[in-house]
Amino acid sequence: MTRPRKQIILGAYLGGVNHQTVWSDPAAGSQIEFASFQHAAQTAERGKFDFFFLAEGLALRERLGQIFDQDVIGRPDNITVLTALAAVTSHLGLIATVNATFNEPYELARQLATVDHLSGGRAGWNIVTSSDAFTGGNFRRGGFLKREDRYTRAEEFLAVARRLWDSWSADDVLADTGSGQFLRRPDAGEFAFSGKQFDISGRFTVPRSPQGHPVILQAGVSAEGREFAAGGGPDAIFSPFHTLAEAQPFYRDIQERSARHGRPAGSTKVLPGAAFVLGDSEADAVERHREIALAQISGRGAQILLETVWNRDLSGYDPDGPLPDVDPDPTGPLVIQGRARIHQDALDTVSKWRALAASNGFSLRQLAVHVFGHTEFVGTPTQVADRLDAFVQNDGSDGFIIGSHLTPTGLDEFVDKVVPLLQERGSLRTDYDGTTLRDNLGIPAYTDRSSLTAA
Ligand SMILES: Cc1cc2nc3c(=O)[nH]c(=O)nc-3n(C[C@H](O)[C@H](O)[C@H](O)COP(=O)(O)O)c2cc1C
Repeated sequence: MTRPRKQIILGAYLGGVNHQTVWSDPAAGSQIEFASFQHAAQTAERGKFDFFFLAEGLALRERLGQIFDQDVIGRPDNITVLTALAAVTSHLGLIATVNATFNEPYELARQLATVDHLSGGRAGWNIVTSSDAFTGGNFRRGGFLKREDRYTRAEEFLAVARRLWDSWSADDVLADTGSGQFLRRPDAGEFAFSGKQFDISGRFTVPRSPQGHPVILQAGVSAEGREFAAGGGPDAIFSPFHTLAEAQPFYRDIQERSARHGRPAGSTKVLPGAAFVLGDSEADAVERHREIALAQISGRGAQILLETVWNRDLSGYDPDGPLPDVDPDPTGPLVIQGRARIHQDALDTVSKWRALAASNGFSLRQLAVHVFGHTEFVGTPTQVADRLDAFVQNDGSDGFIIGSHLTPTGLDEFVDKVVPLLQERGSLRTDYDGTTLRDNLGIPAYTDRSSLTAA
């Protein structure tokens, strides 16, 4: 029996100023003005994307104690931006990356429930767990979490948020003008939670929102991160694996873990970040990609990206020369502060990179472009549509979170040229299925109400 064609989930990602975007392009707009967010979100909605997605940086990155202008994350607050976007979109999901280490559940659960109300059921939360002391300094004196506790806190944070969202039932607001009764029960919103991280009780002030629980994503790919994603908490995992060779084993692993936790097949969606470059011919696209990649990652930018793993000052190494001949220094004081570390084992990562550079003849800068430049989908619109579709149909993922090097208009050509081809082959919707983000993603309402009775 042949398997039905998987429907591709699409999220749109709008980056700030970093090695994935080209702020110096004459066509580039602001990474902070509302008009940029509005343009990108409305373009995504025109392409029937499932959601709009914002990453989060809670500290300006530093190199040896100085902010470096090659990588400036300075951005407005996600929840506030998505709230404003709710007013200028009608079907698009709105997913905010928000850290579970530096926030408090009552505050965030209120904000997310509010976005869900204001958008008519389109809110989502991407949980991240960066826990470094450098970022923590912005939040509380000396306050940060030990790395090994980041998922313990995230799990408890999500459990508390779910309890808060469940403290109101959908029918609690009666508003019966005949009897004069507004609330159905006097204890609406009442909650109590006592755990290692949080010990709170009181009343939640936001009545149940259209989705009940916003859609939950998780970004983090360690064994603990995968367990957290598959173990029933999140609905999807945002993955960094954008080549099929890396993505398929990751996808299998998430599905196996999810099954071990008793979740129905396919209930933990896997969504890698992806970027594209289009051309009239393949050669044209390859040349355009080459130019964009060099604008995204300058020689200095390449040194800095590699410093995040080497943890050494690499400014003396020629970007167009071979990889640094020194070993990384994983235990020394940090050269780069404030960047999420997704390559935990520096020695192992560098030895893999050396092999990659040797077999491809990569210079330092070419290796940085290969490893940190996320553009795997380069070709004519037909080739890009073919490859995206094959990636999903061959279980590399359930879809993509698509970004472009150009803020905010980069997505336009994808929506104009690639989306119709994916729709033609039946892999992408031609209209929204429902009104909430859950409806469109096919994620059933969250129904575990055991938190109401648990101590
Ligand atoms: C694809 C991906 C995207 C991420 N995006 C962010 C982000 O926007 N903000 C942030 O603070 N951390 C981000 N992180 C960092 C993670 O939350 C986490 O701190 C890091 O991956 C370490 O967790 P792990 O050991 O489970 O991978 C991201 C991680 C991944 C893999």
